[in-house]
Amino acid sequence: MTESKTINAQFQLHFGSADSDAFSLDVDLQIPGQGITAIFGASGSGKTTLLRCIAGLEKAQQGALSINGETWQSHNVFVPTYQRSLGYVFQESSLFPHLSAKANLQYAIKRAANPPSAETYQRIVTMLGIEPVLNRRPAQLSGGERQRVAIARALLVQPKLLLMDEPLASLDYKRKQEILPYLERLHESLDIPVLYVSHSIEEVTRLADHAVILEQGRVIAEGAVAEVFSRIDLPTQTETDVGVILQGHIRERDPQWHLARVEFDGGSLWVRDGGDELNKPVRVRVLAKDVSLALENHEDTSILNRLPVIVEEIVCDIDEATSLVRVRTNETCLLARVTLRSVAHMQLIQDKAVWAQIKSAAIVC
Ligand SMILES: Nc1ncnc2c1ncn2[C@@H]1O[C@H](COP(=O)(O)OP(=O)(O)OP(=O)(O)O)[C@@H](O)[C@H]1O
Repeated sequence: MTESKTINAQFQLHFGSADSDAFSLDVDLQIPGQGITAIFGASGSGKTTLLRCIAGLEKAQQGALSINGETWQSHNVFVPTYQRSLGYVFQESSLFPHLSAKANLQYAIKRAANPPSAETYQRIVTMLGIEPVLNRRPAQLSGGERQRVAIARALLVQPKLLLMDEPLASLDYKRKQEILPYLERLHESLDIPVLYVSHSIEEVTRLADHAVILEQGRVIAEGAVAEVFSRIDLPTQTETDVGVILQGHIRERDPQWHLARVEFDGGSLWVRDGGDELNKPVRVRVLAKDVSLALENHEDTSILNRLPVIVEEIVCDIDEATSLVRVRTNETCLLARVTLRSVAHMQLIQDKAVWAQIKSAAIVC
């Protein structure tokens, strides 16, 4: 990571009196100054407080912050929020209700230190698909449209950093699905780093490149999304959707059975063909409940995907009858949810060679 493309953020902040056990944030982060970094963690872990420190809305007792080489905070510098080149999108859009969407955008542009050219304005409006609703007031927009206008407003000031605090949290499932492709497009076409707070594994796996996991104001994990979300020791794994993300490319398709072969480091998986072009990079989510383990390569099964793997780790699961087994093929990890009885019968131990049978896997983007 070069210094010019890095966000360095160190904050020590304590709410309440020094001797009380009120919340404290204590982070020291070096994250990529490009792409989308997800900030993930339980409610109250300090995600919003971290974003507020970065925005300068909260002044940490001790702090240092530089964004791609530009210092916003150090022992003797504290750039006020209005002088920080950043966009901030909140859970609920904060558009002025008495102004049309267009007037909201113009209001932001007038105050921008670096106003966009007409061409940039058009590009952002088109990218977010808001041209048809520009003359409406916020109350006449759907929740998803309002958020898209809010994102456009944040981008039009041409910030050096975009902060997004659960931008989709107030939307229902359908609206979320509607807006995610716009965010993906934003990811592909923008060169500004985005810090994206979310509780949703789906959003994070579709959008983010990098993830930071907070717990009680501390960073407990940080790294590439695929790596962080395949760790079983982290609270990112929840009861229903414990699993891993594989990054690969579509290499082949079988039109007769509507399947596509995704190749990743360590093997290939056949998944439902979503019509993506060949050689496109994709992410595939494999849930632990869809992976079983066998001692032999059973060819007489309906299970399409079988991979030779090595057992890495076996840990307790959510109930007393099952465990989570982490297996590896080359650099790729999978998680399998296996009953404790099977662990005993198969004599699963670390470094044992077994076969992973993957019942189903889905391309998430
Ligand atoms: N101004 C404040 N004064 C005192 N305590 C605060 C203040 N702001 C936040 N807190 C506390 O700091 C902790 C972290 O809050 P924060 O909003 O950063 O969490 P979060 O991870 O964003 O949570 P959520 O996912 O619920 O939005 C919480 O316990 C909160 O009550």
